[in-house]
Amino acid sequence: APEVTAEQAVAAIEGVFGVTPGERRNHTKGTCATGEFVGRPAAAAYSRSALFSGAPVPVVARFSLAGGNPKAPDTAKSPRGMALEFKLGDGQLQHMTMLNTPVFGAAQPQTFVDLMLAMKPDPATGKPDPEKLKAFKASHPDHLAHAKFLEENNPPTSYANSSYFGIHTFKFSDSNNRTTLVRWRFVPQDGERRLSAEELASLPADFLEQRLIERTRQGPVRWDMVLSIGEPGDPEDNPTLAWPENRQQVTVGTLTLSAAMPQKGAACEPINFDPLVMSDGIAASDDPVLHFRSQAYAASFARRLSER
Ligand code: HEM
Repeated sequence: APEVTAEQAVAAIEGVFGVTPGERRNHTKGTCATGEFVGRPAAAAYSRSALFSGAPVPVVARFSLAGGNPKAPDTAKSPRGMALEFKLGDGQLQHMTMLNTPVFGAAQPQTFVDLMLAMKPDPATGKPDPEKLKAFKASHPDHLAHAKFLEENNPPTSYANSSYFGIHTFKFSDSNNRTTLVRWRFVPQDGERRLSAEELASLPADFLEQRLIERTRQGPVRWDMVLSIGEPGDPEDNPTLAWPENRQQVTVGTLTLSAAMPQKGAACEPINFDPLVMSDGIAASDDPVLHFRSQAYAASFARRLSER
C-alpha cells in the first residue's frame, strides 16, 4: 500500500474533531508557561548539547490535551502533552514534545491515521461506530499498550503532577562523538497525582489551566529530566515498546516553570513544536513516527497560520 501522507493525517484528524480556525489541529486545548532549564554536569558524558552547559536556558512551554476539541474536558482519559522550546545561547533551539504516557499508540503513521478513520463520528449518531473501533483494535496490536495505559491510569490532577515522556529513542553524542541511545522523561518534583474515580465524575470541564496558573503563583514548579540509557537490543525505532525498567537512570537537569497563562496571545501559541528541532549533540533515531510527526506538524502549522 502507498505510504500515508502528512496531509492525509491532518485531514483525518479534522474528520474526527472538525476545524477550529487558526488553531492547532491536534492538542488544540492548551496553556502556555515560561521558565528555564539548568543542565547537570553528568549530562556531558552523553551529550555535548549546549542545553546541558549548566547555564540557565530560557524555556517556552505548552501543556495540552490530545485531540482537536478546543473544549475537551480536563477529565478526559486522553493523553496530556508537555511541549518545550529551549532557547540556547548561540541562537540554537531544542524542542521536546512529550506525552504523559510511557509509550505511543502507533508503531507506524498508518496506525494513527487508521485510528482517526475509526474514530470519525457516524453522521447518523454523531458518535464513532463501536464496530469500527473494535475492528481497529483487533487489526492494530501496536495500539494496545498505549490504550491499556490510558484505561488503567486516570488523568493527572494537575499538569504539575504528571510525568512527561519523550517516548521516541534519541541519539546523544558527546564531545568525542561517542553516541548513546537514550529515552528521556520529565519527573515532577511535586509528585505524580491522578484523579480519583469520584473526581473523574464530578470535576468541571476546565480546571487544569487554572490549577497551573495558581500553582506557579505559589512558587516555581519543577521537573527533573531523567535519561534511560539504552542497551544493545533495546527497540530504537518503535515508540510502542517500552524499555526494561532496570536500564541505568541519569538525572541530567531540572526544568523550572515560574509562570503560566492562557495560550491566547502568549509566547507558546505561535510555536510549531516540531520534535525534529534539535541542537548539536542530540539527534533523531530512525523511528518512522518521529519523522512523520515533523511533516504532520508542519501541515497543521501551515493550516492554522493561513487562517489567522
Ligand atoms: C503519527 C503520529 C502523530 C501525529 C500524526 C501527530 C499529529 C499532531 C499534530 C497535527 C499536532 C498539532 C501541531 C501544530 O499545529 O502545531 C500535534 C501536536 C502535539 N503532539 Fe502529536 N502527533 C503524533 C504523535 C505524537 C507523539 C508520539 C507525541 C509525543 C511523544 C505527540 C505529542 C504532541 C504534543 C505534546 C502536541 C502539542 C504540541 C503543542 O503544544 O504545540 N504526538 N500532533
